[in-house]
Parts: sequence; C-alpha cells; structure tokens
Amino acid sequence: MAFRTKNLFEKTTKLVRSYSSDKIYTHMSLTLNEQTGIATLELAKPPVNSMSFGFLSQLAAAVQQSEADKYKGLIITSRSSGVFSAGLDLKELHHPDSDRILNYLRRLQDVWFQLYDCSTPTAAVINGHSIAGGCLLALSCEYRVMVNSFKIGMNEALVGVPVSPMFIACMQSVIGQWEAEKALLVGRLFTSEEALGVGLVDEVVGGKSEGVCKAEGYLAGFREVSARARGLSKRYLRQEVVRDLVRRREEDVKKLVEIISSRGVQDSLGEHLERMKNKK
Ligand SMILES: CC/C=C\C/C=C\C/C=C\C/C=C/C(=O)SCCNC(=O)CCNC(=O)[C@H](O)C(C)(C)COP(=O)(O)OP(=O)(O)OC[C@H]1O[C@@H](n2cnc3c(N)ncnc32)[C@H](O)[C@@H]1OP(=O)(O)O
Repeated sequence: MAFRTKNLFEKTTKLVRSYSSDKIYTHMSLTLNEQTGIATLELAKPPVNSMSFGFLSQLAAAVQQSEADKYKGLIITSRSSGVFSAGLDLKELHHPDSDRILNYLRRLQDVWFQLYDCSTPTAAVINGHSIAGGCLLALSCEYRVMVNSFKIGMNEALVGVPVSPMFIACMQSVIGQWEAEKALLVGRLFTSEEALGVGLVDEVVGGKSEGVCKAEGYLAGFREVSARARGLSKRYLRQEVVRDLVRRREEDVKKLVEIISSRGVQDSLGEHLERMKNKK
C-alpha cells in the first residue's frame, strides 16, 4: 500500500512559523494514505498530548492542510496507548502572563473553529483518556470511536475553572441539553461504555487498529457523495453554533482571561497540579 508520511511543515511552513515559536512539527504527524485519500493525524506530544501553544498551532496547520489538499477524510488519534489528550496544558493556565493567555485562548478558539467548521470529513479514534480540551477535540469531529476501558469527559468543575461556551456548545450538540448539564456541572468523566450509552461516542472497540478500521468505514461512506455538497451541508448544519460563538468570541475570551487570572481559580489550578504531582 502506498503511504506517504507528510511533514506538514514542508507545505505550511509559513503558517506554522507565524503561529508558533515551537520547533516545527514536533507534536504530531500527518500520514496520507494515497489510495484512500484519508489522512491520519497522530498526536505525539508525550506524556499526555497536553495542548500547549505550539501543539495548538500544529493542530491548526494539520486541519488547514486537510482542507487545502482536499483529503477524503481526516482521522485524529494518539500515538500514546493510554492517553488521547489530557486537554489544555495546565501550565499555560497556571500563573499566566496576561498577553500570552489571551493569545493562547484565541489560538484555541481559532483551532476549534477550523476543525469544527471544516468541510473535510473527520473522525476521532479515542485510544486513551480524553479529558476536557481532549474531549472537545473529539467532539469537534463528526464521528467518534473509542477504545474500551478509558475515560472521556469535561472535568472543569473539578479543576475549578468554568466550562466555556465553546465546550458547552459541543457537548450539547452531541448528547443534548439535559445530559450535558448533568455531566458538566459535576465534571463527570464517562467510561468508554458509559460514553457509548449517552451518545458521547458512536462505537466502542477493543483496540486502536479496530478503531481506525471503524473510522475508515465511516469516512468511506462518503465515497459516492459529492464532496462539495457534503461540505456545504456540514457547514449549514453547524452554522448556528459557529455564528453564535464567532459573534461573541472576543467577549468570551476576555471574560475567561479575567476568570482564569482570578485568585480563586489560580488556587484551584495550583491544587489540581499538586494532586497530579502527588499521585505518584
Ligand atoms: C472563550 C473561549 C475560549 C476558549 C476556551 C478555552 C478554555 C477554557 C478554559 C479552561 C477550560 C479547561 C480545559 C482543560 O482542558 S483543562 C485540562 C484538564 N485536564 C486534566 O485535568 C487532565 C489531568 N490529567 C490527568 O487526569 C491524567 O494525567 C491522565 C488521566 C490524562 C493521564 O494519567 P497518567 O497516569 O497516564 O499520567 P500522569 O502521571 O497523571 O501525568 C503525566 C504527566 O503529565 C502531566 N499532565 C497531565 N495532564 C496535564 C495537563 N492537562 N497539562 C499539563 N500537564 C499535564 C502530569 O502532571 C505529569 O507530569 P509529571 O509529574 O511532570 O510527569
């Protein structure tokens, strides 16, 4: 089979350089299967694929590449066998520099808009724990296959930060208002099986390769469908959520910076980081 592993940054150097000070393409790899036209984006930022500034920039570049090269599909998965993504990098949120946190949250918004609103068919193979921002990443894709025995959800309530409108909108659109409310207000993490029960994921499988096959199956379902019509339909289906968040994006980000910078939230974040350190 003809596989081409693309160093994204060959084609998107300009974009990435203007986005990031991180070394080029260090946190993920994008591999295109030229026979199917489906690309796999494998997150590879040990130990837990936390979403640092550089990670978000590379994710943005990958999604942009998928759109520009008109891939038939994009599968997002993790190189780690235990963690899909631990979400936002807590070090970016703890004791932040005011300009950096503003730009960091704007970058997160940009990436989310790009992924959620892209016309490329997308699927997530969640082969490990997927927490908060990690769950957002999976929910922004169209289809989710999860490997059993892991946890997924948005734990902001336990970390002491509010769940932001973008996260809420995504959760609501997948599992509905009541289930979202029950889960988000207590920061519930679902097991893979519970996630399937509530509709947070579409399938549960025994391992990553089985998951990739299922995701490819979902994406192959569009082979006979006009890519243009499909892409436009997806955008129309998602436009209400996107419009509302675009309209309020600057207001949301400024409010969030204010909340994150507050003493109470910083104390909670500090305690959360301490708990993680002490669990060993
Ligand atoms: C206006 C709107 C615009 C934008 C909205 C934006 C944002 C809204 C603001 C806030 C919302 C917050 C969203 C988040 O995503 S906050 C992050 C929440 N995530 C977590 O709490 C996950 C914590 N991690 C874990 O539970 C475990 O690490 C995990 C289950 C993922 C894996 O467990 P494992 O036992 O395999 O590993 P550990 O030993 O726990 O961790 C290894 C290593 O990694 C460090 N680590 C873990 N998670 C993070 C993280 N999220 N960020 C940074 N670092 C992380 C951990 O401390 C260990 O480090 P070390 O001790 O140095 O080895």
